[in-house]
Amino acid sequence: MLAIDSGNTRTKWAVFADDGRIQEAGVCLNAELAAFVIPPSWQLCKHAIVANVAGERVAASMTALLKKAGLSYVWAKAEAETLGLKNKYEVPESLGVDRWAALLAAFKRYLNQPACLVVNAGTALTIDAIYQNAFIGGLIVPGFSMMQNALLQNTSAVNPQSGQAKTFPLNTADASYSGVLSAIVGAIVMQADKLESHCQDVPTVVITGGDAAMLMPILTQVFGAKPVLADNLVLEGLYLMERAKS
Ligand SMILES: Nc1ncnc2c1ncn2[C@@H]1O[C@H](COP(=O)(O)OP(=O)(O)O)[C@@H](O)[C@H]1O
Ligand SMILES: CC(C)(COP(=O)(O)O)[C@@H](O)C(=O)NCCC(=O)O
Ligand SMILES: [K+]
Repeated sequence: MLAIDSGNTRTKWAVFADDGRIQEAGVCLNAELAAFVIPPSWQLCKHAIVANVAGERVAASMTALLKKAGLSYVWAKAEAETLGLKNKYEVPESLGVDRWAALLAAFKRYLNQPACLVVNAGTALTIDAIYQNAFIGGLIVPGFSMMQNALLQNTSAVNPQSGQAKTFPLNTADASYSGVLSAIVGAIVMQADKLESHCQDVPTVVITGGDAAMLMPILTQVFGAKPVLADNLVLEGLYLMERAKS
């Protein structure tokens, strides 16, 4: 089965074997989808599940690619409950399906844990909480690049691109880079603390998305319990969603 996760920056895909293992995975910038060459492994699949949160243009590109590959496909949607996980969003279907898929994969991975915080560090960065078999709510924060670009585009003297993380930065680049990092890590740590006091237990923190690897070192420093880096969490969740139906 082919799972596709089209976020607002990049489209990630993975071919799953019948036992649920990923046989091949790839990523393509949405801006380069028109030039995407269909991998031979896609031809081994019969069916695809697609999560698109990037709007109509990307949906059209995906439709064209899947038709060219001769694959049947279904658009993944968040639901009120899937595989035993309840979705407490006021309008369950309005939850980003990439968020829902990552929550499902984390829920399955950490079924025996009391609480889990799922961080998806993408174009936007989401921080979602699982407690007592339910998604109980989450934050949407501007992603790392989005925050850096906001500084760049809205100030004349700030260029955070080449900065480094410093405790007390002493130059403009380090000051803005460290500022963006602290804003993001601060939101994650605060939400983990809130979840911990809400459930009187230390939550498992799992992080995925294009910026996850970059955030891991500082998150490992600030969290007692080492956070888990799970690169393909959304794709794993999409596989679970589709397999649950068959
Ligand atoms: N090769 C890359 N191209 C674009 N963004 C990248 C790349 N590598 C890491 N990133 C970072 O990952 C973020 C996008 O992560 P991703 O999970 O693909 O986002 P989305 O799911 O929203 O498309 C970007 O904001 C950027 O900071
Ligand atoms: C929050 C998101 C923009 C994150 O998308 P991404 O950064 O992965 O492109 C996406 O999950 C989305 O469009 N959600 C719909 C609104 C919501 O979840 O409330
Ligand atoms: K994403």
